[in-house]
Amino acid sequence: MTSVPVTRDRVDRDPLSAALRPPIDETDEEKASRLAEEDAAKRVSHAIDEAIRIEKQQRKKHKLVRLLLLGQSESGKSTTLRQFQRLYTPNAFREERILWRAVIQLNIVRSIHTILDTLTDIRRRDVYPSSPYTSDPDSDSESENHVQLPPHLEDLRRRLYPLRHVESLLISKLVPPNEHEATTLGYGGSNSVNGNVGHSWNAHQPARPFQNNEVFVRPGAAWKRRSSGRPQSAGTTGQETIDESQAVLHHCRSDIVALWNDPVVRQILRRRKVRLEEGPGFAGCDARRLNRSSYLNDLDRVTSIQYFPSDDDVLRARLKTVGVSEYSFHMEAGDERGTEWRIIDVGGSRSQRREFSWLPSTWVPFFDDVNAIIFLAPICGFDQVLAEDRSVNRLEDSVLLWKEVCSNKLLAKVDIVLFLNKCDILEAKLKSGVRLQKYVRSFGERPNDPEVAQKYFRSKFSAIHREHSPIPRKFYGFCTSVTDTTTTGGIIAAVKDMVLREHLRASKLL
Ligand SMILES: Nc1nc2c(ncn2[C@@H]2O[C@H](COP(=O)(O)OP(=O)(O)OP(=O)(O)O)[C@@H](O)[C@H]2O)c(=O)[nH]1
Ligand SMILES: [Mg+2]
Repeated sequence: MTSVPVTRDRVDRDPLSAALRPPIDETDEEKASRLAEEDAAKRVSHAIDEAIRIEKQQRKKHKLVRLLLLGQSESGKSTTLRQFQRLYTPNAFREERILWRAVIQLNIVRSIHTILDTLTDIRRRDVYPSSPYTSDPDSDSESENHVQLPPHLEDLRRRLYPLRHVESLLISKLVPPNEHEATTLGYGGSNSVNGNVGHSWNAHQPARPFQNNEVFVRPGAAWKRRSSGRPQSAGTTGQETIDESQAVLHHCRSDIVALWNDPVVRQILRRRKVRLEEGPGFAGCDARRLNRSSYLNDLDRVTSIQYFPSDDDVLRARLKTVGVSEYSFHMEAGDERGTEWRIIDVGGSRSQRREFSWLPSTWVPFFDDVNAIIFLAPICGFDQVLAEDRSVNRLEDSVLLWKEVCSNKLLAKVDIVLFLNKCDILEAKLKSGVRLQKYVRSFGERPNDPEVAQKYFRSKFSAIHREHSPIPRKFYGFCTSVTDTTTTGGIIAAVKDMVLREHLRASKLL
């Protein structure tokens, strides 16, 4: 290859050089001004180059973490999501607390209706109208057919009738008019509070008239806009959004308290195995000491005209999820500030699992790039049945799902974190005398102790993970009560660190 000398002639023929060459007759002043302009242009150009470099660096650094929440309905998926939001986007979480008031009101109203419907059901079965309503309140052998409601409960039932209106009001506030399923009110005979009161496990029990009429929300923020009652911010003090539902609840509060604390009502609920304390609003409640914090045991506060939900109230609220939704947020503070988290929350009921093809291969492409799965198994459900299918034991359903998730070949490389959840209810249940061994035979003669039970369940779930994972992977298992802010904070931080570490390792950045 020969080199061609660059002559003045060649340069002159280069149109670019010709255009950029300073004019031959340039004065000193013109030259100084041209050089100044060129300097300014260079500085701008450098600034642009630097901005591009920084943006590239940031894009390279930008962390996107995708987490999938799985587990049966009422296992605590949406509550776990709310814990992430509370911990890592506290400002946004605080802003939204007022929007949960309508959900909490509905949870309370439905709890009351569960009690009233149970009483109505007993009245219907009353074949001896002249008999005393209860001869021996503590006798479990007494037939319910001999029970007649005492006059004071009849009065309470009548006085609490306005709550039916509040229920319709709240449903129309939270649910769009075309959602027929959610707006069908199941009066008379339903013993569900949003379908999630503890239904006891008895395969031979005849099905009671039961309507699964739980209110649900579809993905998106539409229900929050409806709940706020106005398109803009709902305010932060609660004072500016006094509404009709809260006014009626406030008006009825002494009757609600009287109903909830009535010994005959408690006895009827116990006999009917209607366990409101396992439903919404009772998180962290010790079944033996029902006076600990819960909506129904804190009625003065939650029915006050200026009621503003606390963090705990929001975590205890129950609103069923329908569909699949991805919540995205950026960490607001700390070392991970700016990291984007996308958490996928799915509806866990059986119909949802069928409708959205939870696990078959059609489902996987949607979730295949998740960094980790948090699987929630509510281990307190050993003596309960699914709200949507009363022939299926809750624990058994959880174990089968766990096996299905662990053995899925397409998810073989995804880390799975197990939350053995609702340990607070497990503890209360065992301490109240329910014997685990009666429902889980393999528990054998071990002590009926919550810690022993947790350890036992952990080892069983771990063995399934080991045996059914297509390729060996580490087992991460936690015993949780995700409504408990104190203990869950540490667990979620550990999970977050683990997920980020694995994410970095996978990106070969470690
Ligand atoms: N006591 C107690 N209650 C819990 C716990 N975890 C969740 N809950 C409550 O259980 C109810 C159901 O929890 P969700 O988070 O809505 O359940 P989910 O898995 O999202 O249910 P779906 O949306 O139907 O799939 C809510 O009222 C929660 O407050 C827990 O560890 N202890
Ligand atoms: Mg949910």
